[in-house]
Amino acid sequence: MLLNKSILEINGLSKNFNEIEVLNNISLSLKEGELLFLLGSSGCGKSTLLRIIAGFEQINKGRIFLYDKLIANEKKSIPIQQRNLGYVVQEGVLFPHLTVYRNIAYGLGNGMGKTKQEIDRVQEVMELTGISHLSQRFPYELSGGQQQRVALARALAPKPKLILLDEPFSALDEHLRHQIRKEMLSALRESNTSALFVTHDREEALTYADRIAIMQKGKILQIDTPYNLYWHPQTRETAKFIGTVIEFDAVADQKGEYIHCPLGKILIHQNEKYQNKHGIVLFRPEQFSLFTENMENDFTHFEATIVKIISSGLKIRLLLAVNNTQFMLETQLIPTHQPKLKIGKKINITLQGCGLFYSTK
Ligand SMILES: Nc1ncnc2c1ncn2[C@@H]1O[C@H](COP(=O)(O)OP(=O)(O)OP(=O)(O)O)[C@@H](O)[C@H]1O
Repeated sequence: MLLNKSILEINGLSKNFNEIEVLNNISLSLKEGELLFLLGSSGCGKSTLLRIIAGFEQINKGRIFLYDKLIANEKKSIPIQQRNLGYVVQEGVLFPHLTVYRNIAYGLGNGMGKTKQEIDRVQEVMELTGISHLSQRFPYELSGGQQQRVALARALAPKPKLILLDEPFSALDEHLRHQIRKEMLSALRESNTSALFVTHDREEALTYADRIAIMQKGKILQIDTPYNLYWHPQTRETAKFIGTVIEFDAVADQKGEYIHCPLGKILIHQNEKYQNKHGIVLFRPEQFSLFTENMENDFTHFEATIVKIISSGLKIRLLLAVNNTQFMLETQLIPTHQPKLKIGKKINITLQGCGLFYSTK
């Protein structure tokens, strides 16, 4: 995949509705073939940002470039039909009186899909999205999942370089959602189409995105790869938003290299600004291994007492105590651990890797 040419460039975008600012100084860029996910809780402005890029809303400040061309600023906004991008929303919104074939052909030429080139293109996107057998059906004869595939095929047909997807799978049941999501994303990859994908499902974003923009209250907190957001979040807020954390009060040493916390002395990503600072250290659950016997030197080891055991399905949550501090750890239960789980029992725990330290004073 080539990730060099910029398809979409947004600089300093702000948007107000009735004097209330819903987007504040948004800047981002999207490269050719890239899948960028906008992840944020309800009402943070994700759909508004997509609607602005699609051309349904004007902006109050900033500039948007699509394929190197200025398409919107505070004074101008080029019409939707001149933007050459695809837009797929939660519920496909197909034309009810047209067949699947005609729905897909709608954005090509005069919309009838009669030229050889158009026939070939419609067939190509139907194959890509797995709906060739449905071409003569009407939307009311399709399931929700099939309608979403048609919506994607229709968006892809004119070969836009960018597709905007606003929670396109959220109306589907879970099994179908997984399957269609996988197929749709591979169709996008195969056609090297860039996509801006709105979701509030962090697992979805972490699993499928090339990069994720985390949005909160109209602002972008951080844009990065799933790996960097999870393991190197810039703020404590982002760390907690993107995944589960286990946190402790901590004090950094005089070099800003280690912290002291109830689990012991632990390495952090060294930073001079942390020298002797008080703060909070965060760990991810995956860094902990329970019931360890091999004490490898480069890991941190400690002993914790089981205070409470909460089972749910295949997972188990343990409330653990160490040095007068309690914390909750969720883990996958394997058969050899089962007999060792007793309240009051002491267990060996190993901690791998660095802590994420955020100074508070
Ligand atoms: N046309 C409008 N007029 C006034 N306020 C609006 C309008 N459209 C959206 N808003 C407000 O802008 C804010 C952002 O809405 P938006 O739909 O973009 O959020 P979202 O992150 O997509 O949420 P969700 O995940 O629930 O869809 C909300 O407070 C919403 O009420």
